[in-house]
Amino acid sequence: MAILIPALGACSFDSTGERRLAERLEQKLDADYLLWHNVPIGPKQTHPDFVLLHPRRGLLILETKDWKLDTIQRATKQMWEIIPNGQLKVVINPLAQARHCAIQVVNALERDAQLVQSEGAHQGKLAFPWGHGVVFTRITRKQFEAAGLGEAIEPHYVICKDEMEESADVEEFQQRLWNMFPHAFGGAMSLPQLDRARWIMFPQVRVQTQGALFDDSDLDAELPSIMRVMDLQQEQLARSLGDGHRVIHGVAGSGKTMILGYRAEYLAKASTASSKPTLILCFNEPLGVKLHSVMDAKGLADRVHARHFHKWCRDQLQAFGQTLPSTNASSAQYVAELVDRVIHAVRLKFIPSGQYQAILIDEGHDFAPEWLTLVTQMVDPTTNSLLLLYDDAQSIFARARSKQFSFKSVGVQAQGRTTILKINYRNTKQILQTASLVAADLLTAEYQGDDRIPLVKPISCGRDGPAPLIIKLHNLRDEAYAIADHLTSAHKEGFAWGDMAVLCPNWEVMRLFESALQHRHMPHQTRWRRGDYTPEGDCIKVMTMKVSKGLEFPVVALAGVGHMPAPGEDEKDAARVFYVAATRATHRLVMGVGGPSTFGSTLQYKIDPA
Ligand SMILES: Nc1ncnc2c1ncn2[C@@H]1O[C@H](COP(=O)(O)OP(=O)(O)OP(=O)(O)O)[C@@H](O)[C@H]1O
Repeated sequence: MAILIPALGACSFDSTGERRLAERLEQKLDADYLLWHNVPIGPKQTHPDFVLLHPRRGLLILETKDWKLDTIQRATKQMWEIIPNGQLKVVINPLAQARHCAIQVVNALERDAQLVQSEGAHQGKLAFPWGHGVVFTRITRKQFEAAGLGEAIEPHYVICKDEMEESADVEEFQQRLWNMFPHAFGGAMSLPQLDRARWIMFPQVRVQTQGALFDDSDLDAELPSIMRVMDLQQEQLARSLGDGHRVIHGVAGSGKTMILGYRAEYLAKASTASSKPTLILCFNEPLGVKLHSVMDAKGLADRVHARHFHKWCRDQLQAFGQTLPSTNASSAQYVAELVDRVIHAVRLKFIPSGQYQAILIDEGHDFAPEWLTLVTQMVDPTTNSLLLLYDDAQSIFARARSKQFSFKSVGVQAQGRTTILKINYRNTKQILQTASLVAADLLTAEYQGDDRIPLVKPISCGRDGPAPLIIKLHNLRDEAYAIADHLTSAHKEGFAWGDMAVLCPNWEVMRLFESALQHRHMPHQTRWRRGDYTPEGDCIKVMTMKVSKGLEFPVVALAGVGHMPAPGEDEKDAARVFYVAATRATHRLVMGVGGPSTFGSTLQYKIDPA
């Protein structure tokens, strides 16, 4: 069965014939066929009905027409006169329409030296075959021939109604598609070539190389040497997210936030002046700031509101004239009170429910059950569009619930609408292995059903990098200076200060590292409290391990690992925090492991036994 993108249930078809064709293509083609329905493609972002890509067969663009024979009044090689609903219309020959789109795509692909023939008579031409064709979903071959339509379209470029029946022979059906290719040549496309072709054809699935969480899809930019795209599961998921509830369980660095960004942008672009806004919620304040700044940079901040949960609660109370909790309360009391007040005000309808066309929740694992119950009420019931991203291994703020918890109990209809992403793309193989050394016990359970919380073991995408560096000195102060020196070397090698983060288990360690960076005159920003973190600044970000959740940096230093877990701290909880922090590093990880605790000695023993 071919991979259809979006998934069949998420496609919107113009006619029943188009749906039938999608079903046939999906059923009758093998699993190595990629098939897109009605997605924007190429430099002009045209929407052909179907695009097929096969590693040996090549690229095929298909137009479908659901005209009956008597709809067509006159057909020439250039123009067709049709009467679709009583009104005469002149349209371009459908084969020319498909060809036009195919040529635009081929021209774009031929800009890439890795996709063209490097020598011979066809040097510079596409290295794999391409073709185009038309499917008449309501005209039989007999009718086509009897009406002389072959004068306007060469018959082998056409599939007719009777040739795409469910009973059609698989071989014959495939042969008809292959007949649409004028030439068959070349070897199989390699996987990197397939990815490059997808990168060029579909800017929406590009993965940003560094920095921002989401891609900016500049259509005219120079072609980069490395082209990273969503994998097929991510792309199919991202393009298939429709209305209703959806849960994605994904390991650290599996692209959950990237898919959320794709969805938010899609919704914002599809919205009209009268549409309700989309809301992105997360738990962690720095991630909220980062998500907001990405939406702002894309000019979408008025249509997509990105907030951390407690800020959103505060905004709601203020927007609807409710009183805020007293600032004399402790910070824990204050935030608990904030949430209670919003829940109460929604119950009494002082704050309206259904305010958003869609709600996308990052870090759902850190949302308390009553928060999820609250949030599900804030989605417009006509769309009921809720996306919940979840990774139980990173659940560091709301542990108490996991045993009894089910999505149903908080109003999230996840059954049959759950996807699992297992591949970690963020970290090098070496970094992921290191993170998993300490967190191994957290990552062993397997998926247990639709409505239960699975623990998913990450699979590395296989990217190689240097082994994490272990620094073990007599005291934390010396480790702080050694780590500062290491960051200075990384800077000399070309990493920007803004590419680096120092993540600490607590404020005491943070203070020590801050003073080491101050002494060394290294630009840095320490995140003590809300509002201190600004993603854009070109300086080393110093913060606790907990608040780094959801962020990523090319170079990460983990400070004070030799003091984790702290005396009296639950080892599993500390392991989760370590796992979250270690998986923030995209390229380099350095850890200070001196100290009496088990994590430091485990890491030292396993990574550097000498
Ligand atoms: N298919 C892919 N190919 C290459 N890189 C990818 C791919 N998918 C995601 N990435 C990259 O992996 C990194 C992690 O993605 P993202 O932040 O969306 O993951 P996440 O699941 O939200 O992680 P976490 O839960 O750990 O915060 C990002 O840098 C993203 O660009």
